[in-house]
Amino acid sequence: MSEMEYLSGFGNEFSSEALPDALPKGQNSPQKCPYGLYAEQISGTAFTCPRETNQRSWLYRIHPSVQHEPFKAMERGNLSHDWDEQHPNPNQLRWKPFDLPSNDQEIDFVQGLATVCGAGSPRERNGTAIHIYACNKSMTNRCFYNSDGDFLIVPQKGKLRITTEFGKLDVNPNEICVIQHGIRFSVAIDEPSRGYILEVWGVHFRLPNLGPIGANGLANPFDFLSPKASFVDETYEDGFQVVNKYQGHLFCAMQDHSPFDVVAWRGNFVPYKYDLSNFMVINAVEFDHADPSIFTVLTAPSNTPGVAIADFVIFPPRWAVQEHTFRPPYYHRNCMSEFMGLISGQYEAKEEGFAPGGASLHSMYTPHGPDTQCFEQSSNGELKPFHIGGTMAFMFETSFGLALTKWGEEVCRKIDPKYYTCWSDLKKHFDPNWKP
Ligand SMILES: O=C(O)Cc1cc(O)ccc1O
Ligand SMILES: [Fe+2]
Repeated sequence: MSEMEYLSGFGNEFSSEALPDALPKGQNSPQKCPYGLYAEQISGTAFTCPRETNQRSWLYRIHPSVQHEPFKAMERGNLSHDWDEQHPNPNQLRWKPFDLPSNDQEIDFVQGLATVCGAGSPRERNGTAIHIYACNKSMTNRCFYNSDGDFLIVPQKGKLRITTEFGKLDVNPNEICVIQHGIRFSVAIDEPSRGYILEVWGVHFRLPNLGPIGANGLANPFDFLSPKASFVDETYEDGFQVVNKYQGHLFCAMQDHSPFDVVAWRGNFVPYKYDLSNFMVINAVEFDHADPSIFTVLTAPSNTPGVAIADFVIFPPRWAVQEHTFRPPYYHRNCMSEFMGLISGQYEAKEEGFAPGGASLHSMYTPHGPDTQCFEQSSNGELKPFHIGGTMAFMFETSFGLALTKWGEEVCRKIDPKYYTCWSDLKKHFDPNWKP
């Protein structure tokens, strides 16, 4: 898909018509809509939210969304928001790459959702969940929507061809997309596919403030791409399934038409994608290691200023140029929880053992930092300008204390019990007679 097929800009008021003049002129709810369409509003925030944060869109569609049979509970597979399944675990955790479905199974994006960890509650609209998806089948005559929160999807393997009510988004590895609560979408794939999902409850992702950086930098608003209206006008004799995640459980309702029957829409509540290679990297250019907040792509703020429900942070290709500096991440204990994944390449603090498609979790105040090999090499290596290339790691950083699910801690069988040994050989270098 060429870029021309998207609308560009973060948080814009967009208008998009798949047929000419399909949007009503000068009002949202005319007595009769153009082309005999139904008008339907989807709100992303409470009606009463201030203008700065208020989000809603108007959809002009062939059938209103309400036209479906009742929802029935369905199996939720490895999806869970039960944070008391396991005993709390403060250890440093690392997962080997999560499995793709085996060839004898057919698993689509929804069936392939598995929750690793999370905290809080969609009922109270406060919290977050981290999921893995792994699928080998496209969703056919089936869509999904999440009543609980927004999905930030990070493909690691395989392109996602996503059809939404607003139009189509192709999302490749090294791109991400956000599909907000309520929005119906369907995922088609070309190969067995895998990735990570950060779900947030009660808030939408925003661009971080830039402070002294100035008016430009980090993720530029113009690089966020939203779909253009396109619609399906079809009847399904065997029915079309609408799958809903509601309070952590799945439900299914049948209807006889496509949910992707929106001929035109306008508003500022709309899914988007972003290519991580467009990130304008800021870093320390003289000495010391800057905190990773300089790499924040999107933030989902809590009600406490400066504290996020969850941040999406990347570790993109960049030059390391600092002098008289230990350049990799410092050893640290963070009041936030850090879940990391690797899209491609290697992560500078852990060249061994942290593989693309795998993950790590360092919970609040759990000590971590560079492995022994990284420490020795970076404490002694020549400090020439060095390009950290061919890599894309990321972090979901949250102010919540995360609970592991049974799937994340046991069923997936990917936890590396030897992870802690990457620090076991750190030598004592202390010399009481050291002179400056
Ligand atoms: O732990 C990690 O690898 C992530 C991280 C990177 C960094 O550069 C500084 C702090 C931090 O938590
Ligand atoms: Fe860290």
